[in-house]
Amino acid sequence: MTRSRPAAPVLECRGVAKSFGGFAAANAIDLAVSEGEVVGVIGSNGAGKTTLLNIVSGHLKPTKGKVFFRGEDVTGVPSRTLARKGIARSFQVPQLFPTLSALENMMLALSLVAAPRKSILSRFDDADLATAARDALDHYGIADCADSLVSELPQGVRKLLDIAMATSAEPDLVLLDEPTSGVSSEEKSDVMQRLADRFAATGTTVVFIEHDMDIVRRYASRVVALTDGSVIADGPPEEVFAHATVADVIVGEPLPEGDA
Ligand SMILES: Nc1ncnc2c1ncn2[C@@H]1O[C@H](COP(=O)(O)OP(=O)(O)OP(=O)(O)O)[C@@H](O)[C@H]1O
Repeated sequence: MTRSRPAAPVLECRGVAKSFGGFAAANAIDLAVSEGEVVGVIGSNGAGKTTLLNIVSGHLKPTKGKVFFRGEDVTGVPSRTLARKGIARSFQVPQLFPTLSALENMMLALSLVAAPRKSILSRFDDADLATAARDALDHYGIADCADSLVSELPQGVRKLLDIAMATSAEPDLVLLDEPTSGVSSEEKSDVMQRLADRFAATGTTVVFIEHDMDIVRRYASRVVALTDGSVIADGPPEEVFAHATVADVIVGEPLPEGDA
């Protein structure tokens, strides 16, 4: 009888470390993320959350350790190559063209996936591309904003548009750096609910950094807590939030400016 081997985790970090000069921003991080998990990464300012995401997304090379994507060693592989392999990432500040409409932004993102070398000017005449872009906006519940200029959109819609664009290649693993930062408290839940619905529908594995602990409690299936570049707790939200240092140092601290 042949036995199938268990599937490799979607993401695995083994002993990942990153130093800037003599300063250790990430320290011997071990992390394995399975298919379909939604992992919230929490930690105080400067704990190493973005450094970890940058290493996984190929924006930074680790000083030590290895990163595996579906069992393949991708340590130090550049972000563009990782994007083609199925890892997408959004940044804290949306990467959008403010003088174009939401639809035009989405068309650009989709056309770069479909035909990276095609002229930019020819993209806007493509009816199929416009239809696909409208559908993509609809997946995140923002199709009614298609014709608005990005500069006129509320921050929550900008965040959703940015993530819709970052995920236009239908990645297996999505890394989100503070998907609700700068979003008003009224808009936050709506933004996260739309993201959660979309990623549940596609079965996408998600790792997101978040300072708002209510959002983490509601939307993460698992929480990883970092302090001084090291993982101090990793598990179901209720367990991690019960950890003494997490409760004192991370949950106890106020939200950064603009995130309240
Ligand atoms: N390129 C760099 N050069 C030098 N130090 C850096 C660099 N990038 C990050 N650091 C330092 O590494 C530490 C971790 O930074 P990182 O951005 O990963 O923290 P974070 O947990 O994401 O914080 P925040 O919640 O404020 O975004 C910080 O002390 C930061 O100043």
